[in-house]
Amino acid sequence: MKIVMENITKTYGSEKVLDHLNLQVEEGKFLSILGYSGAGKSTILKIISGLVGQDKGRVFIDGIDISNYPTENRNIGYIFQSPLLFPHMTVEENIAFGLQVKKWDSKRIRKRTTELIKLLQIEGLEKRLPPMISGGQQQRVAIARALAPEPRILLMDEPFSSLDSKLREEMGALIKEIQEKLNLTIIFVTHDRNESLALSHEIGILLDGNIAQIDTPKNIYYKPNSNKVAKFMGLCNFIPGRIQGNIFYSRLGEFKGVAEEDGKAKLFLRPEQIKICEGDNFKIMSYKITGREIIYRAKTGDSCLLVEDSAQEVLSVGQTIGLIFPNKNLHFIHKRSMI
Ligand SMILES: Nc1ncnc2c1ncn2[C@@H]1O[C@H](COP(=O)(O)OP(=O)(O)OP(=O)(O)O)[C@@H](O)[C@H]1O
Repeated sequence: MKIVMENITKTYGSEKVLDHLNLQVEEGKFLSILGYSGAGKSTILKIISGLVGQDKGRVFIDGIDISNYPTENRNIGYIFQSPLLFPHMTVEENIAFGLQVKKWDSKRIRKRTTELIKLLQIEGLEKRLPPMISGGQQQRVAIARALAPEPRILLMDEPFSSLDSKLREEMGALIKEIQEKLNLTIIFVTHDRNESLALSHEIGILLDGNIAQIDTPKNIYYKPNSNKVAKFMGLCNFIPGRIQGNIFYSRLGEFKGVAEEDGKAKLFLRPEQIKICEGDNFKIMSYKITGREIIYRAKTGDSCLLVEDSAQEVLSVGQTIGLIFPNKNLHFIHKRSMI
């Protein structure tokens, strides 16, 4: 099912959290929403599900305006950061609960519960109470419970943030598999950039009450549309200069690339897009080992660049190097987006 948010504004007291926000997710797509803490990510999910009302704007599902529908009539699955299971009910009772409220007959409930237990790979835990299973297993039960009434939309609010990194990866892979199998439309709120890059068809960056950019993971990371999105997604270099007829002129030389327009711009490069070679144009000022990689700060004149390399061989501070810039897919941020 396709979700559209149109011109949504939401204010809590004097704080405007969402400001004429527009957002669209196509059927069967996995959209992650990234943003700083307090940016309004959960508020977006709550408005779609009807847990919170917007001040202005409309929400459409498959073209139908559901802005005034009560939550229970929207048939949207919602997964919270913590599983929020009923502690006195067994795993299977938790999964079946919503279906009993909806007055499904007991045979159909049993069939659906069995299907979900298999889908979420929690066979053997049916008769246990939530305190007797692990955090990861509890979150699987919560997902099964949310999927029980066969929603076509699943909203997930940092669902794996309390799990360790290995379990997070496993759960991410499982949810992706389920999403594809059931053709679910998912909106997934996370703080974890890597998780969103790995799982999503598209990522939306929520900044200053609106979606600053919505695009594929690759474009969000390598072709950000503003300085703010570029910095939000991780370490980056901006080389100031001017574009004239698809040539970028800067203090670091001339670069050929296709640009939208002439004028002042910055060449944008992630540290891993610059390669180190033999040479003496740049001097290593410092470095930081981040695991398998190392990030060097290399200087020439007044310009300093961050460059990533493998940490297997560490170059020393003070050493001179040359840098090779990619000659394809150069990305420019134009003056109007340098905020
Ligand atoms: N019921 C409420 N009453 C008043 N203010 C609220 C309410 N719910 C949220 N807020 C405020 O609205 C802003 C956005 O909250 P929201 O939970 O949507 O942000 P978020 O991006 O999900 O944050 P986080 O990543 O920290 O979970 C915050 O400043 C929060 O304090």
